[in-house]
Amino acid sequence: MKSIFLVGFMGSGKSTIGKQLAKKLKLNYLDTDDLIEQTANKKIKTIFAEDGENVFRDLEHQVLTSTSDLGYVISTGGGIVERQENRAWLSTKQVVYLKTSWETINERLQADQDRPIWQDQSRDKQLLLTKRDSLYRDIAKITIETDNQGVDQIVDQIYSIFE
Ligand SMILES: Nc1ncnc2c1ncn2[C@@H]1O[C@H](COP(=O)(O)OP(=O)(O)O)[C@@H](O)[C@H]1O
Ligand SMILES: O=C(O)C1=C[C@@H](OP(=O)(O)O)[C@@H](O)[C@H](O)C1
Ligand SMILES: [Mg+2]
Repeated sequence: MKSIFLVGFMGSGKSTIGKQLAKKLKLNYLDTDDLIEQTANKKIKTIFAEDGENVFRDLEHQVLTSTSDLGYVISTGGGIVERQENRAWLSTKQVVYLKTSWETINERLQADQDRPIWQDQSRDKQLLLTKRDSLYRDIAKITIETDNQGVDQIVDQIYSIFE
């Protein structure tokens, strides 16, 4: 089966859903954030703090374009659409957008300590969601609304499209 790439904002559930979906579809699982941490041998927040966002984005591009188009569920990071090269690359793939409202994202990420962009008080995250929403929609073949839906329900919904 062609690989499924999950995109969406921070807190949309890409990593949580991706893992369970891969299990259910009997596919391999990858998360670009995990691959970046393995490649750099550092946590994401340390890469941002020590090297900056641009270095993180370079690594993100490198690991994304090294993934296989067959046999995987691949969870991406919310900022994967920041680079035009990534959007062009993903637009030829089987991309599922997990669409989530600003209110829901706030609830889910209330206690988050690990997402440097979420923690950055100088950035307008609501505006970022609005901007990225149209980029996710441009590259996605399928959009799934995740508000008011549990993880199992969302996994079942995507599973029923691809089984
Ligand atoms: N459908 C859902 N309903 C409730 N909580 C969810 C749902 N999807 C994800 N979460 C929770 O939201 C947080 C962020 O999920 P995560 O999978 O890390 O998102 P992402 O990888 O898109 O940033 C986690 O605490 C996760 O348990
Ligand atoms: O939105 C972003 O720019 C980011 C999202 C994160 O992934 P999640 O979407 O899995 O939180 C991670 O890649 C990094 O902190 C940057
Ligand atoms: Mg994630």
